[in-house]
Amino acid sequence: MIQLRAVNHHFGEHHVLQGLDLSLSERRVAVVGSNGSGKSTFARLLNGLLVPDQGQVLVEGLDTRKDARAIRRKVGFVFQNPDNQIVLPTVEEDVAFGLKNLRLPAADISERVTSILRRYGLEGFRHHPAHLLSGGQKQLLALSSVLVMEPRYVVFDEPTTLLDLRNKRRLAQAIHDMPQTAIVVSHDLELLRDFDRVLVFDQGRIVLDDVPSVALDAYVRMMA
Ligand SMILES: Nc1ncnc2c1ncn2[C@@H]1O[C@H](COP(=O)(O)OP(=O)(O)OP(=O)(O)O)[C@@H](O)[C@H]1O
Repeated sequence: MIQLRAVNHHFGEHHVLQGLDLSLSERRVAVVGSNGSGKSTFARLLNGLLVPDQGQVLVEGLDTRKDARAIRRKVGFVFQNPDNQIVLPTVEEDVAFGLKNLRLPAADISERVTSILRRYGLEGFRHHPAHLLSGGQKQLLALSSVLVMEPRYVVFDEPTTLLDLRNKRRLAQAIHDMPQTAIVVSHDLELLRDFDRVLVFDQGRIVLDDVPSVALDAYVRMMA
């Protein structure tokens, strides 16, 4: 479970998140809201990329302020633009990077890399330069590099923005199929229809918190 307790955050004079108190335990949590409503800031709090000015963010009882390293291993993060996330020249090297840092035996690394590349249809690209992949393949590579570390939770910040319809569907399927808890910030409401819970942000507060059939429809009306 991820818990936020009395979380406030501001940048300069601007109060970006205000009074957030919530527990996230559902398998699929969606985060929607207008531009600038605080969604990305909220997402970045969940794995300690950002620490709140006030309040606490707890991941299975660990505080992001004190246990940043342990939390990064529990909570993976997939960014909007995979180019910001892909760090090494080939597909195989990129997926293996985090595992090598854990100093796992080479055979174990190779097995885990093979398995994840197969799952996301990238096994034929193992020795391919990562920067030559298509946008959709790059996003699946970024996801593979996160999931190979076996986090319990994965936070996605607008993961389908740069994808065409076919790749959006592939990523939606990948999110649907993955065993981990997913927390997904998105403006793509279709992606979120089968989620368990939707948080609607407005000016740094959660103004709706409900199942998609209620929250997404209310959000669409709110934005009309
Ligand atoms: N590092 C920063 N320094 C100063 N202000 C920031 C910083 N990051 C975000 N902000 C401001 O905080 C507010 C919330 O930004 P955030 O990115 O969380 O919104 P968002 O809901 O994700 O928006 P979008 O849908 O446009 O991505 C915005 O007004 C933004 O300009």
